[in-house]
Amino acid sequence: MSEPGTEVGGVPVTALKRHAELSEQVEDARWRYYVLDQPTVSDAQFDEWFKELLTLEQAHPTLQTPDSPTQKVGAPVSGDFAKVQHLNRMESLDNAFSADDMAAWQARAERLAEGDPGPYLCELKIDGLAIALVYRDGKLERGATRGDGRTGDDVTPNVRTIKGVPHRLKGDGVPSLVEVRGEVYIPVEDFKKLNEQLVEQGKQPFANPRNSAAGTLRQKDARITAQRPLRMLVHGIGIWEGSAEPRAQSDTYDRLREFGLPVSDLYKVLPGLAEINEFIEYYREHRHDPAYEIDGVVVKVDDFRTQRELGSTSRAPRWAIAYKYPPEEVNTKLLDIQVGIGRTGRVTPYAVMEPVVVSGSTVERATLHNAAIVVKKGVLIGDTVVLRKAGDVIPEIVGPVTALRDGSEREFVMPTHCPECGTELAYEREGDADLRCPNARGCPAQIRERIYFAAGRRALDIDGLGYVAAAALTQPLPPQQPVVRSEADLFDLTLEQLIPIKSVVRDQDTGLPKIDPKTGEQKVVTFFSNIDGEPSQNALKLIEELERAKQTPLANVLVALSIRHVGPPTARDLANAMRSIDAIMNASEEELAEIEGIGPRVAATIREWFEVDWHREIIDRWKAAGVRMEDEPAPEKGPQTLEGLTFVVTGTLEGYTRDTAAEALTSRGGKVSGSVSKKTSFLVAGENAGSKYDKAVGLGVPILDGAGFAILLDDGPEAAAAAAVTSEP
Ligand SMILES: NC(=O)c1ccc[n+]([C@@H]2O[C@H](COP(=O)([O-])OP(=O)(O)OC[C@H]3O[C@@H](n4cnc5c(N)ncnc54)[C@H](O)[C@@H]3O)[C@@H](O)[C@H]2O)c1
Ligand SMILES: [Zn+2]
Repeated sequence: MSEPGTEVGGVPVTALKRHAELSEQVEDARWRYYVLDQPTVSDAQFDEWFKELLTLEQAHPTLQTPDSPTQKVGAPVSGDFAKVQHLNRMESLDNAFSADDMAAWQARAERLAEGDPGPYLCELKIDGLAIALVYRDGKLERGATRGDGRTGDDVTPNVRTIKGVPHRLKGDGVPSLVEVRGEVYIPVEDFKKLNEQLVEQGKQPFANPRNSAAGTLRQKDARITAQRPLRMLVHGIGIWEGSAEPRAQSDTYDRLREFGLPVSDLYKVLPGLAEINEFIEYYREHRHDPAYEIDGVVVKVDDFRTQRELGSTSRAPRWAIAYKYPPEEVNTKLLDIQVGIGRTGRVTPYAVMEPVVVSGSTVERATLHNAAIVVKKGVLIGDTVVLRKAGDVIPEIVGPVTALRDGSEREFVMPTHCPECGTELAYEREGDADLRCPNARGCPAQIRERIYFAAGRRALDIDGLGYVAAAALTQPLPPQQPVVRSEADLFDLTLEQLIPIKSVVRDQDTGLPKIDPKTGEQKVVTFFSNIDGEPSQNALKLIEELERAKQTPLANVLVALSIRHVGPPTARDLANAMRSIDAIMNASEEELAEIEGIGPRVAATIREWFEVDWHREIIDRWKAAGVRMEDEPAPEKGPQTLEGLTFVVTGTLEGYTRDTAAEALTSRGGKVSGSVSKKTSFLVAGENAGSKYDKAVGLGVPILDGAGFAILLDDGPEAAAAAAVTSEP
């Protein structure tokens, strides 16, 4: 029992209060979303409020009055456009968020229909806005938004500008009156371009594609609408008169497509729950395949008679359900924009945000790439921004929520000097998008990144040298001096040097110091010693691993040097051909360019790298410290008896597979090709040789059987030629 005075009509006052508060928030959000086209909260937030309202009303059914937001669709129209009475009420959709929700929906439909209501039409839930088009005698008469479901905005002049919406229906059986419903949207790529254009023109960008479509469709000047990339896809009908009516949802789509209306190809008619769930899971994985944004899947009972039997609640049909995927967009505050310096000196601005959870992980940083992109996105420091994280894709700021600006926001200014070393920033080449810090040798941030990279798995593979250690070695807290001022110092490190180091922890993606959310301060660590000032496991491990790393193969050492264009594959080619760092240092540019996989451009950058004094110092110091900078000599090659000859192998050769036969040829200097041509020196043909044999005969290419192949390998091409079959064409 509750205390007296804590209940009104059997409902606890706290529940009443919460219900009133949520109702107001939902109504306000709807008004901003549907009428102003400027939502200030994310869909995720809205859905949460709405779900809480539904839960409250389930617990206390008296709260569910006709004017509760749960009983209404959309928002009343604004008065900016002429009003339109819909020929038939436009509804919303109930939501499902799990397989259980889907099963419950299906079970209820089955109970109400007194039997299996399937099959079901499954399609994508396009994140746009609903439209109703009326065609009378095949002519487009008007287009209207959903509004509150009964009355919508008349946006006919705008609808006429949408690409793909026919002004006149074609084909047989066009009804005398039909109301076609669908979704208006802007494809994702077009949305991005549109936002860039708006910012360029000094106008405010849209927060997301749905918003841009809504704002564009409800433009008062249809000439502006006409210039924007609106599209439409059909998803239902409101009324159909004067010709044979379709009998099912899928039937309707076939007919509307014939009339020339835009119908999606991405729907399926499926027999039951198992297949529906498969469809839902498929598009969870392929959510971004379509050109437009989707926020879920809509499942509809296909048969119209069953749809009518099931009917509707006050706001949504019982014969359909929207399965919603987890939100990929949330709103958060852009606290600052800071720049990070990368391994090659590249300057990257990063958004520093209030931490928020999106797509299952907490995000507080997002790259803004370069100064031009910051401008293009139109975000100001202090803005509430839309942050998007799609699955494993890196988080991205979509745009600002301009409706929430209060004038305190400020523009980001790209620094002119490196925040880490003070050197003036510059473009390497004219027309580059990225500014760089040119101080490759002395910039502590660049050294930190190179050291961290050099310790990576594909380079020196030093387990004890992760990001925290790299920062500690290169950027200790002042007044401590770095123990690693260049890669050259790396292998001379001693335990005594490591122990006293204090440093801040940095974020690996951005290189910026991490902030402790509790204190608001940078996090300081002594990574290489414990409380008693003795070397920590980290320190012991690092020294041990450095010793081991002295035996690293040459290719990995080359990767560790951060020579531009010399990644692991190129380093392997270089090491295979040259075998030692000295050979590479002494090779001319021409000699390097001749190595397979290198080429002139890479040869030039390698040469340039070795011309630099402090680069050569790295080599000298590493050598002196005992780093083995050469590989074993290549295995002795046998005599190259087949040099300059090209072979094709076909059919089955006794004692060989196709691969070992090819290996036998290449190890003697021969080349193996897949097809016979006039340039083929010999065709090696085993049992069951096919068309290649015929082709060789046609071209007069000498053919060796198993015995001839043995002669070739043992005695060389001249002896084999004598044993070959050659048929003149
Ligand atoms: N951010 C905000 O402030 C805010 C405010 C209000 C609403 N919203 C968003 O809108 C949703 C509620 O809006 P709603 O009432 O329009 O419901 P809804 O978007 O959940 O579902 C109904 C709508 O889906 C659309 N739709 C897309 N593809 C469809 C298809 N294949 N078949 C049928 N319909 C399809 C139709 O336009 C239909 O009207 C919320 O869940 C939220 O995501 C956000
Ligand atoms: Zn710098």
